[in-house]
Amino acid sequence: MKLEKVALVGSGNWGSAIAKIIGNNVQLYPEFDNEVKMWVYEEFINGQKLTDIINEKNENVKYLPGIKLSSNIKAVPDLLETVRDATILVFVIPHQFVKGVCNQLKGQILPHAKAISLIKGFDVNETGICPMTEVIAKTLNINVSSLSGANIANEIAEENFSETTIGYRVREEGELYKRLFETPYFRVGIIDDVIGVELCGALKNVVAIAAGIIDGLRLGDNAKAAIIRIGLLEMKKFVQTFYRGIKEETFFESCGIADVITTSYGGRNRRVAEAFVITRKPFEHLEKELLAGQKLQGTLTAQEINHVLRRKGLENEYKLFTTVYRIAYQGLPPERLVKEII
Ligand SMILES: NC(=O)c1ccc[n+]([C@@H]2O[C@H](COP(=O)([O-])OP(=O)(O)OC[C@H]3O[C@@H](n4cnc5c(N)ncnc54)[C@H](O)[C@@H]3O)[C@@H](O)[C@H]2O)c1
Ligand SMILES: O=P(O)(O)OC[C@H](O)CO
Repeated sequence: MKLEKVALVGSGNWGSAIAKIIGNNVQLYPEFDNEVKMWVYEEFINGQKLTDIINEKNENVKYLPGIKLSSNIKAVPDLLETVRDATILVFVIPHQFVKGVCNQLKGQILPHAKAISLIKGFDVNETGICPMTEVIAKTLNINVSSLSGANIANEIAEENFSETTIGYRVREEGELYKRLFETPYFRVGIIDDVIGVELCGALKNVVAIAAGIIDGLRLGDNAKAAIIRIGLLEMKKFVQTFYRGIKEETFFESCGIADVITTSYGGRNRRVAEAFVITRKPFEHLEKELLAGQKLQGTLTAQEINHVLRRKGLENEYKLFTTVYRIAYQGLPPERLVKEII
């Protein structure tokens, strides 16, 4: 039997948590090769290469400290070496880096490789939005599935119970990925809606910024619930406006309502937005100050959404998305959030 060989493109907070799961699961199923290469965007920690530290300690001390990875996870600083012999590419990098990474991978992967994107974000162009699965699929000419859910990486790394959703086009691939990712504490649902799953994951980051603003303003839980409800409606309308064939059920999977809730209470976007209201420091300063190298996705996504809405004359139909953009980029006082969306 030809074995499936997995490569991880990314090793941040979520990338490392998922490496822990994949490292264990490839050893449980005979269809997978036991060695998993993980691409690390190289950096130095106290003069030592992060890749060397990960390989020596089996721990990503910068992005997921205190969590052991199995020794079959091999940190590799060379992107092309990471993917050269892989049949499954797991993309898990902040969305702003995907185009650059894919351009480097062009012509450098196995022709029969396939991919799954765990990324929460999208790109935009003159005509509208470009989901990450489409950027990857078009650049590399391969089939791409998506995985997204109510998944705060640190909680999953601690093996606390959670669920996730895989969006597939080819059912066998959905089932293969379920075996690769599922554990007793990380339950995987699969649905044939690649774009719906991934766009929910991208858009919820903007709702999380609004939720953090509500927290910073100390407006309480009822206000937060209202933001979650309004945000979910805007997410649904946005996805269904820009894409045909998105399933209604997708919004009730982990990638939909559950992710909006978790992100509005426990995520990095929420935390940084709350700090923004309290300190009034710019988001990019707070990202550096509070996230220790991890990346904030919600403000950038608000900007990308606004680019599309403005071009289409739809800003007024998405009041929450538009107001988050104006607060983050145009100096609108956060106190105006509620007034602008009612
Ligand atoms: N952290 C979570 O809880 C979580 C959960 C679910 C989904 N996600 C999503 O997964 C994706 C990856 O998030 P993460 O938490 O693993 O990353 P992260 O926020 O920890 O990001 C930092 C990563 O980006 C890398 N990086 C920095 N500059 C780079 C460059 N120029 N090119 C390539 N890589 C560079 C860093 O080396 C590091 O690995 C994001 O889309 C995020 O929204 C995150
Ligand atoms: O920490 P955040 O805000 O990037 O959110 C993390 C996950 O996406 C929550 O599901």
